[in-house]
Amino acid sequence: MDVVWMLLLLLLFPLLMWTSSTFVFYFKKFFYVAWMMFLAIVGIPICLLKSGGRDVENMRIIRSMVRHVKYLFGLRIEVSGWEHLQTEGPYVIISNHQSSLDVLGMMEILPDRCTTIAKKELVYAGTVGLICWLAGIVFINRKKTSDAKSVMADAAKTMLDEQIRLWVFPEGTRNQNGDLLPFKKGAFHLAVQAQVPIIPVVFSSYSSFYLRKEKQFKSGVIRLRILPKIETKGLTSDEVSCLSDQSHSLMRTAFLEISGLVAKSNGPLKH
Ligand SMILES: CCCCCCCCCCCCCC(=O)SCCNC(=O)CCNC(=O)[C@H](O)C(C)(C)COP(=O)(O)OP(=O)(O)OC[C@H]1O[C@@H](n2cnc3c(N)ncnc32)[C@H](O)[C@@H]1OP(=O)(O)O
Ligand SMILES: CCCCCCCC/C=C\CCCCCCCC(=O)OC[C@@H](O)COP(=O)(O)O
Repeated sequence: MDVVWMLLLLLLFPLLMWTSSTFVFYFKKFFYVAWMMFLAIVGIPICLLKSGGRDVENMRIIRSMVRHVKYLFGLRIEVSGWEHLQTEGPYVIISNHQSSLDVLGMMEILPDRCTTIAKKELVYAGTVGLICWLAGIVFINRKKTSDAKSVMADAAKTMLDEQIRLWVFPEGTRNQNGDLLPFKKGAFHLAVQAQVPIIPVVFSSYSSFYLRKEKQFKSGVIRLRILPKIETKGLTSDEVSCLSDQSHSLMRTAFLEISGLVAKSNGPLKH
């Protein structure tokens, strides 16, 4: 009986993969999470052996382990503006955030000694949470602004003391609305407090291959554009809003351009 069920399942699987895009969506999502969990299981002991604990150098291990994942999902990543990452010392990278698939583009260009800021819930994501912690990811509680601010102020100091770069998603959450959300201020305070440059990175829209609401996940191309750095030397907290608006406008223009979209209006985005 078991054999009959097995055969039926084996026949049903390709049939569903062929006929149902919703099935493909859930299967690929499940496989993505499962594969990342598995990679983390392999990566954790390597991190522990190499650096003995929590260390930003472990990001190199994650980077090299994650780079093949794009091929499993038929994704091509086209990067432009590599020269803008040729900057010595610490800086803050800011990028738009559409999905957990952003990790693939992130690992494609992640510079050495660069870790990221993530919501604290990620630390509970099983083996992925543990490897994130080992790689020095800074966890913030988004529901408690004062806590998040003080963690980020500490991060500004650590960046300088330990020559670390930080990747922040200034939209503060995943967003697939075909545009950028208004930016939160943390990344800009961080850069101003540490007096380090900001390097904006823009991911093109995933809407041609990945649609969460419509349950679609096909093969496709991700265009990644690295923009010229924005200096913050001499800026104070009074200029943070202006810095945020300037970055938003540059990134929005690049986002629309590399996504083949046209701006609906040049005015400020509405919440
Ligand atoms: C093999 C396995 C692989 C594993 C994969 C590994 C890769 C994993 C990748 C993981 C990827 C995971 C990706 C993820 O998890 S993305 C989600 C987590 N990341 C973020 O949320 C980052 C962006 N968020 C912020 O920057 C927010 O600002 C925070 C959270 C800090 C506050 O939120 P809030 O909603 O409250 O925002 P607000 O910006 O309106 O600020 C309110 C006021 O506070 C002022 N203010 C703000 N900040 C500072 C500051 N630092 N010093 C002094 N003041 C500061 C600000 O000026 C404003 O005042 P005013 O101007 O109105 O007077
Ligand atoms: C004990 C088992 C728990 C299982 C949980 C599975 C966790 C996911 C595991 C693997 C996914 C691959 C690595 C992805 C890391 C990226 C995480 C991410 O993109 O977080 C979302 C966050 O930026 C914004 O969150 P919201 O949109 O505000 O919400």
